[in-house]
Amino acid sequence: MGNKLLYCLMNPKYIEKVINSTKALDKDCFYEPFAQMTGEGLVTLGGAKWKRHRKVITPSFNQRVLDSFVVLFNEKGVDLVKKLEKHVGQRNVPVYSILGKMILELACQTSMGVELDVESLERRLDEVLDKQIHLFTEKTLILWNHFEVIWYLSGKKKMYQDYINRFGSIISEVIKKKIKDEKPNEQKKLGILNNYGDIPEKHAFLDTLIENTDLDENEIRDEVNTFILAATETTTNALAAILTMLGIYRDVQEEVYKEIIDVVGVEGEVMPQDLIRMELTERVIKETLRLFPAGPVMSRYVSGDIDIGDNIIIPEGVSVAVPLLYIHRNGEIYEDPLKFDPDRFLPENVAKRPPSTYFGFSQGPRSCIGSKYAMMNMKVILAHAIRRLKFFSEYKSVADIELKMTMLLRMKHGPKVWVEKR
Ligand code: HEM
Repeated sequence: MGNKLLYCLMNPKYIEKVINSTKALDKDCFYEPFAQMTGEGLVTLGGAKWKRHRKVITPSFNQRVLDSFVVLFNEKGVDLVKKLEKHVGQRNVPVYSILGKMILELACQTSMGVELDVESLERRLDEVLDKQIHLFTEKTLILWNHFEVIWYLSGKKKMYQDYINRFGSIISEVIKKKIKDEKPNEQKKLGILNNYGDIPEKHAFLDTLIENTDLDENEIRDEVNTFILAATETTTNALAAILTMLGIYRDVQEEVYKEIIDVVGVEGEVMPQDLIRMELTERVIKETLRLFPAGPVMSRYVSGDIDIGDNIIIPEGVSVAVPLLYIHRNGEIYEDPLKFDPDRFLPENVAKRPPSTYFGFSQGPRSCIGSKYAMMNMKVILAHAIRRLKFFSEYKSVADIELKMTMLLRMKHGPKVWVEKR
């Protein structure tokens, strides 16, 4: 790709060897534009630094911390229903924009513990992120943009840097507000959970990082940038795709509705202990991420020869790409691959497939650190949405949906969803 030698692995047997190898722990040059946006954060770091960060950040995602966020997830669920109700009777509800705003707000609350002036902040962040991601895609996918001189002369290098600086200053502004308002070491309590029994009070990742790690201020800032960027687009796109799938496959939607009523009830908040029982909802999420993974491809830098079997050696110094979308939609792995069928994720069916055939949250040591957070968040939001509203989509099947592939994956013409009250 570009002027770089890249091995694209299609066979799960080979992917398995690479994805779990200690010689493929580093991200390759295709992540550089993302690194420019986030600084030195978990998604793009490599080597010893990545290991250290992963080790110190992992406890920030422990179950108690995640359970403490359920109150916020519930608030967002209630809020989403109110916003969607305003669009009852209207075609093409702006689902990406409604969800994007909500997830960005949530990411800022859980990562930094600050309430935002979301209207103005979101507008500014949204514009900056959109332009940044567009330029990132041009830089990564277009051959000549890999030559720095061309990238520079086109004026896009400067433009890209400007957007990165604007993003950085918006985040710094939020962190400053946080330091001014919260003083984490003195005032750890960011919210009160009245009706959640013994669930701890919310504790933003930023606080946990400041108190419990030896990361310095710049490292913490870069990790906060990373959380916000890694959480926002992925969760927004996943939720939009789930609502679209449920809008097409109405029979599955009714089954999910029954599960929600059974587990959570017609009224009241979703409790952390409910989430484990939302088994069909979890399969719906996994099946949607099979058809619409976070990104079409992920890749690694190979830091030493890797023997992948069958007398094939991947040599040191090249990149390896794993085409997630191709694997997930491969008819030899998933029968009738474009059929939306959550039963594919029943344990007995998962056991029949080779391990490296599903990458919803990736696999191996560099899998998604936010997977549990994302799963809990999406289940709570869906419980509120499906309990109050019925979703419909103009699409008739998965095959109808054109994809827009950048570093991430979206539906080219949006979800085409409309809603009715139950
Ligand atoms: C539906 C939502 C999400 C999906 C589908 C998703 C998917 C993924 C995937 C596929 C990767 C591997 C990327 C690669 O290797 O190129 C990844 C990595 C990562 N994700 Fe997520 N993600 C989601 C939500 C989140 C959230 C909510 C957070 C943070 C709160 C997060 C933080 C990260 C981080 C930090 C990494 C890099 C981990 C490392 O390399 O050590 N993600 N995610």
